[in-house]
Amino acid sequence: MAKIIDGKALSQHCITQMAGDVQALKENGIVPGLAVIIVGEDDASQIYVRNKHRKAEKIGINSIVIRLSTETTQLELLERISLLNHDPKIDGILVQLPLPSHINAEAVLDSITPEKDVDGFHPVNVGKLWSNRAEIVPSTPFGIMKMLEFYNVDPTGKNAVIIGRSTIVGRPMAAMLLNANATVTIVHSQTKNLQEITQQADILVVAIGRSEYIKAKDIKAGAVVIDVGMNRDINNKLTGDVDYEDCFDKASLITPVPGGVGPMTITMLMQQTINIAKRRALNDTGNKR
Ligand SMILES: NC(=O)C1=CN([C@@H]2O[C@H](COP(=O)(O)OP(=O)(O)OC[C@H]3O[C@@H](n4cnc5c(N)ncnc54)[C@H](OP(=O)(O)O)[C@@H]3O)[C@@H](O)[C@H]2O)C=CC1
Ligand SMILES: Nc1nc(=O)c2c([nH]1)NC[C@@H]1CN(c3ccc(C(=O)N[C@@H](CCC(=O)O)C(=O)O)cc3)C=[N+]21
Ligand SMILES: [Mg+2]
Repeated sequence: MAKIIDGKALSQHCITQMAGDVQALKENGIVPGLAVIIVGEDDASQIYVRNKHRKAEKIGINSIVIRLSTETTQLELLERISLLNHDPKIDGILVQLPLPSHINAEAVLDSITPEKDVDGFHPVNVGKLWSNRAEIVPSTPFGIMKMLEFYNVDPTGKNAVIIGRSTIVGRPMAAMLLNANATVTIVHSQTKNLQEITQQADILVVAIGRSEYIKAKDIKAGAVVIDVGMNRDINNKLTGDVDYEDCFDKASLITPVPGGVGPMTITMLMQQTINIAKRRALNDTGNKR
């Protein structure tokens, strides 16, 4: 149906284009390289990392996965990152979150050189995004912007409301929608009268982490509803933060879970790896491959 924002299909479309881009780069002797570091045995993280590796291979990106044990020290992790920072074959470095609690995630993320920070989590890249001069941005909100663009939703002048203020989704989403000329509101767990605000949203992005929390009564008729949530119910079924069935008739466009934001997240990670490789190829003087 025309109402559904099909992240899987759009992702496939982007992948076909990227594979062509990578082919062209390879003809110029450049192979985009992505390094993913995973510390520990977290099941969900293992699945994401496997999906990323598979998609990268499909596109022709040189993907390496570094698996480290839960006991890895922060110093050991910092040393691995330092090696990758200096490795001319690596364009993008991603440290899968969450990290074990004995490791300071901020210190680790800050140690990735901003030029290779494919997640866009480094303070330099966060600052550039908020200054509307972004180079590398977080993949999840970037994928959402691509979805809006592909489905002809122009944020200009629209009321965009984001539920959730995390550094990986809510905050960068707000910056991107602001840069795209929306009127932006972020709401969170301390917000009073949350429903009154969400009911005004022309574009509603939901990133809370609570299964099927947003119902039809919470949204405006005709709203574009983007569901970032990934929750497992008691039967291990994947659910979003939006009650899809309940909201379907009232929304003008809506993303499903699975098959919505998730596939685009991984796809945009690949897109940014390619973009970094292109940029580095242009600037390559000292840092020879
Ligand atoms: N599909 C994808 O690509 C991705 C999916 N996800 C999924 O998206 C969801 C959110 O992830 P993430 O941003 O990392 O989550 P966090 O847990 O970091 O942040 C959740 C945010 O939601 C707010 N919140 C929690 N409960 C409520 C409530 N009842 N009303 C209003 N706000 C509330 C919190 O408020 P406060 O700040 O006050 O605590 C917080 O800002 C998760 O389900 C996650 O699995 C995440 C990343 C990528
Ligand atoms: N450094 C870092 N960067 C991240 O971008 C990052 C991270 N850590 N930690 C965890 C979150 C979560 N995340 C997802 C990626 C893909 C799907 C995805 O592929 N979802 C599919 C299928 C999911 C399934 O079937 O299990 C879908 O929604 O259709 C979901 C979520 C990236 N994250
Ligand atoms: Mg999280």
